[in-house]
Amino acid sequence: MKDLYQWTFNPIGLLERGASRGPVFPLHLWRKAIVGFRPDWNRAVLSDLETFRSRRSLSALTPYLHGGVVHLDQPAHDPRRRQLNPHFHDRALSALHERLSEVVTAGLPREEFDALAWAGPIVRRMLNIAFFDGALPDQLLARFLAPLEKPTPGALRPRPVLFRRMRAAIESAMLSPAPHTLAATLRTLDPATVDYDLAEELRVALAAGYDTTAHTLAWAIWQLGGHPEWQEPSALPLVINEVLRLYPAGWLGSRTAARDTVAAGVPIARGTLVCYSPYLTHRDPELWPDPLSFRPERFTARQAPWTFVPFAAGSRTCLGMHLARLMLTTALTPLCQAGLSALAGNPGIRTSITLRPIGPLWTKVGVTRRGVPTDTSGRCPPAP
Ligand code: HEM
Repeated sequence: MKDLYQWTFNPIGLLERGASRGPVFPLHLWRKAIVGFRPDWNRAVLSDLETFRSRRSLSALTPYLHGGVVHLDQPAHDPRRRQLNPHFHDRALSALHERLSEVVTAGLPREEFDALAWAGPIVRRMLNIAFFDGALPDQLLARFLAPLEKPTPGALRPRPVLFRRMRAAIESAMLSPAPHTLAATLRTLDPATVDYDLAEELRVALAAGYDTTAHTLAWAIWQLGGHPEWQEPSALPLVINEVLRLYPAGWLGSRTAARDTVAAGVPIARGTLVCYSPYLTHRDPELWPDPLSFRPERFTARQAPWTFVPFAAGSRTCLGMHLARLMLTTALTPLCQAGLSALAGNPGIRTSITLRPIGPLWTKVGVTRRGVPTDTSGRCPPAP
């Protein structure tokens, strides 16, 4: 338990100190835990779903992620993903682009704005459009998602009444979903093979996709504002990758070892909480030269396997990866076209379930000023 205090108040500092001792290190929390971050560790932990199980991992601590495909283990996980995957694929999502653009155009910020405060509502509306063509009551959705933005234990507390209302709203929106929405395409799944709760699956997906995407968007706006040379819509895939490298929303993933095993040469006892950390992997100087610098051009080269894992990897890779990239590109394109400059704010890192900027992130849209004196490095300032 000796690490529990620091885990509560400065988990990133705890991880960084552990990483300075070696590529795999123990954490003394309320249960036995071990963290690794090198590619061989990521491969071992993320590709063996039989041994490294989601049940009883950290995501079970929050009702937001406790359910749907997130909490399925083998043998049920893979068939569920096989059903869901085609609906979340690039091609299936392309029909959403126009509607998502309309949402962004209608909500474009003017002059000076706080990128962090802007990103949440715009992602919320895009998710509502992508899943239900906007049929979910926005206020209810905002109330449902708000705890995900709060420091821990915000999203860990059960909220049965709110969750019941959310479920009822999802069920009602699914009755006659607009064409091309995720709700519509998922309803076409063969009822003979879908023996699971689709409303629950959609609720978990909405939660999994919200703060992850909103915080990535906020950081991307900030970095673009400090690097006008990258404000070119065609360069967005590189920029988004670099933002996901520096600020992986899923900063720590976990599994529980279902048996005694060995990963990357390290013995692991059954029941241990086994963690991988995209944050540590992406900032490891042995894997990424000058890791704290914002250099999107690094993504013009092919990355070594298991070194870039913002969406995890293997058969548990983020279900919403393509949707997230679509929302990010759709939101960032008009901002790049208009021109951004980062003004003032606090881009330091705060952790909750996901990584988020401390904020605010004051940004100006419409005029690109070069050489603004603002900290857009990926450096993590000391915890406040
Ligand atoms: C930038 C945005 C996002 C990031 C960085 C991100 C990151 C991740 C990561 C790291 C995981 C693996 C967690 C683990 O098992 O250890 C994951 C899983 C998942 N994500 Fe995302 N995510 C993002 C957006 C989305 C969106 C938009 C959706 C909406 C559909 C979504 C839905 C899910 C689901 C359902 C899973 C569980 C998959 C499974 O266990 O098979 N995510 N995400």
